[in-house]
Amino acid sequence: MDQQARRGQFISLEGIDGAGKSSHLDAIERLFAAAGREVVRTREPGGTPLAESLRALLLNEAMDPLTESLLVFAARRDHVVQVIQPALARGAVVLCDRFTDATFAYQGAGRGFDLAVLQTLERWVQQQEAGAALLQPELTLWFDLAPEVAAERLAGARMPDRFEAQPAEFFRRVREGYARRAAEEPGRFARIDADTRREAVWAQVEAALQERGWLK
Ligand SMILES: Nc1ncnc2c1ncn2[C@@H]1O[C@H](COP(=O)(O)OP(=O)(O)O)[C@@H](O)[C@H]1O
Ligand SMILES: Cc1cn([C@H]2C[C@H](O)[C@@H](COP(=O)(O)OP(=O)(O)O)O2)c(=O)[nH]c1=O
Repeated sequence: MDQQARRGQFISLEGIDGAGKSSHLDAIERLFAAAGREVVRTREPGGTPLAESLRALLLNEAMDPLTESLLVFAARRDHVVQVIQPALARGAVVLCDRFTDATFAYQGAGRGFDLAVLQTLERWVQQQEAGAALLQPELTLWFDLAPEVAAERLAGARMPDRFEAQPAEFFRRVREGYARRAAEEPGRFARIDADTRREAVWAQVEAALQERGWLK
């Protein structure tokens, strides 16, 4: 098997809270499993015991935007080193519920935190060796939905955490943050129109995966 065929695939799912991304993780995992692939399903913040501890703090404790950004990237560093890089090296599919685009969308666009600082942290955390490209997902499925619709879907569905309790205006900025990241890297992002019934959302997700030729 050549190097190219041995390399794993790194796929992230993104979108504002309530956009519907988690609803499709099982089906994506099944598709790859049916194609004979090892799937490592994980999430951010989280994915390791250390990062899951940081997640609990991030979702529940008040803190300033720099602290929030540092904790998000500290969790990410542990996750990258302990889980993501080893899985990709052995050829697995890494299916990650959120990655760094969420930081640019939530801490950057949502909180208004300095994007240059986030870019520096991104480089520290995701650069595998000097001069090498940053570790990024090969495909980011961006579930795009208006904040009002997402809020309606979440109402009554679960107890809001510190992010989900934010007003619609916050999520409008987060959505714009995702749109900017997608415009910067159109080849990496697949925009999924999430404002439709589940089956139609799934059809778009499946098409984005088929297009990459990973399910043969
Ligand atoms: N296409 C859809 N139409 C209507 N409701 C949906 C759809 N997809 C998901 N939901 C519901 O919306 C809520 C949020 O979905 P979820 O997948 O948890 O979102 P996310 O992981 O993006 O926060 C859940 O109650 C889910 O059952
Ligand atoms: C990865 C990441 C998540 N978040 C936020 C977005 C979400 O509101 C929250 C947790 O994400 P998520 O796992 O989607 O929440 P849930 O399990 O409730 O659907 O963390 C950031 O603010 N910055 C980040 O870098």
